[in-house]
Amino acid sequence: MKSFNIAVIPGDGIGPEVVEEALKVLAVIEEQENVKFHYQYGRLGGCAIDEDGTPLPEHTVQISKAADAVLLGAVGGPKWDQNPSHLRPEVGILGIRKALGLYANLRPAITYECMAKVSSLKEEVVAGVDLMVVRELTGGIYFGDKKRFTSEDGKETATDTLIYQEDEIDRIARKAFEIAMKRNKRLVSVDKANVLESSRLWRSIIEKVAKDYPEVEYSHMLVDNCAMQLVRAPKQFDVIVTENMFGDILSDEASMLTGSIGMLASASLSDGNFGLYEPIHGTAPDIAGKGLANPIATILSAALMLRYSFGLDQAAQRIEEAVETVLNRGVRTSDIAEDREKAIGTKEMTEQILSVLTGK
Ligand SMILES: NC(=O)C1=CN([C@@H]2O[C@H](COP(=O)(O)OP(=O)(O)OC[C@H]3O[C@@H](n4cnc5c(N)ncnc54)[C@H](O)[C@@H]3O)[C@@H](O)[C@H]2O)C=CC1
Ligand SMILES: CC(C)CC(=O)C(=O)O
Ligand SMILES: [Mg+2]
Repeated sequence: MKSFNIAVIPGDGIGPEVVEEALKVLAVIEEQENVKFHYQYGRLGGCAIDEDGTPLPEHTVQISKAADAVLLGAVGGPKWDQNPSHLRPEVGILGIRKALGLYANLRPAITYECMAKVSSLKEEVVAGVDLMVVRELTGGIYFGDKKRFTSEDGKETATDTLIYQEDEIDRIARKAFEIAMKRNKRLVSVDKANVLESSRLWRSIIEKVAKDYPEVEYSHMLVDNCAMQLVRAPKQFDVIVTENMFGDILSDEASMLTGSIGMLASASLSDGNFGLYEPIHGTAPDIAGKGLANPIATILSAALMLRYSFGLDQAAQRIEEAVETVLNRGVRTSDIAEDREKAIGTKEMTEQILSVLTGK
């Protein structure tokens, strides 16, 4: 029997609530595929600050490195917002991405047919959206030097450095072109090359890499225009490749094309099969502990894990189809409900998905 090691990092807020649901789905897949998943649990973010005195305990890095894949909830919350910068939960998530070399963050945004009317945008604008944001994940302004100081004229001052080296851009560009080759062979590279030197370097590397993928129709777009185009005419996009912060922002925006941020899964990859899988959303402090969170983003992240890290493509597809079937039946958590009175909770949504998956 094949077996896989999974590091499970529930995190904070709704993180543990949605990870618990994804694990229920994986338990069904174990039976159906005759495979075994071995779990090791680690702390990250706020809960790790409280328990271990650091947002990124060494134990969590070790179990993640030893695993075939990592399943993560989300980290952070108001409890730790006033902490000094090295003791913030977000240092944990950035640190683990860096420690595991996860430079490519894939964020697919697909609007299921029955969900087009749920989006805050017009149905005809979002129906049929199927795009992939490929976000550079271990470079850029989130990782550059940060400083806080009093300047010579006595003013409180802060700086964040946006730094990219050519090889960092080259590898994410190749990843994105490869993905475009397997999709509709259209790629838009998003930058701010009219202002930022780092974007001008980005653009020149994209141009070079594009020569190796002559079949891919590619173009450049400035990030402010892209933010607008995503809500004006999102179906023009197939693959979007962009740097870390732009990708973070644009993918939250893209999630609303699908109905809710609670729908968007992600895979963070390096060069091999190893990956970290997490919903794109955060810890949702406003609904944490209430049993209201939509578990679909995390369940679909587990499906991506089966596909990209374990090669269990059919199992991944069955999960995706089960999610779509449940949505087609009108089953809704409150974030995607047209009628909130009829919305169900986190666990009930999973039960519905499990029922389709098992046929029971
Ligand atoms: N990867 C990670 O660990 C991330 C962590 N965060 C952290 O999360 C905390 C909260 O950040 P926010 O800006 O509020 O973003 P958020 O994504 O946690 O929440 C934004 C809004 O979306 C809703 N929402 C998010 N996920 C949902 C789900 N599964 N079902 C239903 N509704 C959902 C929330 O209720 C909230 O109204 C912060 O500490 C932030 O740093 C934010 C993004 C990613
Ligand atoms: C919490 C941040 C560091 C990251 C983020 O918002 C994201 O990866 O989506
Ligand atoms: Mg984000």
